[in-house]
Amino acid sequence: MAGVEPVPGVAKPDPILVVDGVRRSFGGLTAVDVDHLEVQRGTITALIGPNGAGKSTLFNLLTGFDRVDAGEWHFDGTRLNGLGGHRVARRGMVRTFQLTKALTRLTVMENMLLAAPRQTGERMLGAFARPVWRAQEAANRERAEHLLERFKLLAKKDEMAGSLSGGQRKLLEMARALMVEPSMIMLDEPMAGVNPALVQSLLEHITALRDEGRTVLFVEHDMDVIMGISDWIVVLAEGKVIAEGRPSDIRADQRVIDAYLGAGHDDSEQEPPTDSGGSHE
Ligand SMILES: Nc1ncnc2c1ncn2[C@@H]1O[C@H](COP(=O)(O)OP(=O)(O)OP(=O)(O)O)[C@@H](O)[C@H]1O
Repeated sequence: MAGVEPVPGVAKPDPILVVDGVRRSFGGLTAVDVDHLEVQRGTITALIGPNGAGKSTLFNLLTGFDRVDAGEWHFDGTRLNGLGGHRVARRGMVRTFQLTKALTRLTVMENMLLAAPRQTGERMLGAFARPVWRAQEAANRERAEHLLERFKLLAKKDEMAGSLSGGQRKLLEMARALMVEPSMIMLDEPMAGVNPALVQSLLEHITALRDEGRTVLFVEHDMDVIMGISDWIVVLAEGKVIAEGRPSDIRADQRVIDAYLGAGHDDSEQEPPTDSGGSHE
């Protein structure tokens, strides 16, 4: 990212995701209004902003879980408008979801297998297709075991996902997402509800995703986490990108300080609110 100017909408040398004019309103409220945004391939990019800034809505739009009112976006050169979540994931962009109630009643391994790519034999379960299908299932199971081992969940594979701790659930969410071998992974508040003892391990997993060549885009409130692992930070406020840059740029950006803390804020005071209760930038 050397030489990239820290200004909203700036072009990146090798963007994997390019967003243009993406807008979404709910009634009279404009939740997302992004003129132009590029995410550089192979980086950890944080998407931050105050509550209600539009971060989750933007995630939902880009990954096919909500519909834009206007605009378009390209992933690795392919226009993604109108594609549902499964199709977006098959193209290599996948997001994590908090484990829903239904998923907590399945075992850890069942969760992994449900996240596997659709089986090609699934729709034609004739005797002829069955061996192919079985081979795919075996391959999925093997991949799931490798991932569970990597995320230190293999010993839990037959336990209900609902019995996992907050941090282990976050690890399972990441492991599930990797079942489709994504080139880009989008993490929704990966540190929320995580015991401080597990935070370091989660950070290492996120860094490892980048180091193996994947692009990571994550929404997070914890400023220590954001400043510590991000290569680039994008700041949303009232649906718009109001700033982007390296952690050092963002820390010093008056618009960011204003967006988080409001007018009339005394500089000697607090930092942005977080979930962690720790000290912040
Ligand atoms: N389905 C919906 N129907 C109506 N309003 C919505 C809907 N989803 C989001 N909004 C509104 O859109 C705005 C953006 O919400 P969004 O959840 O995207 O913000 P956020 O930045 O993710 O916030 P937080 O950090 O609190 O999760 C908010 O004002 C929210 O109330």
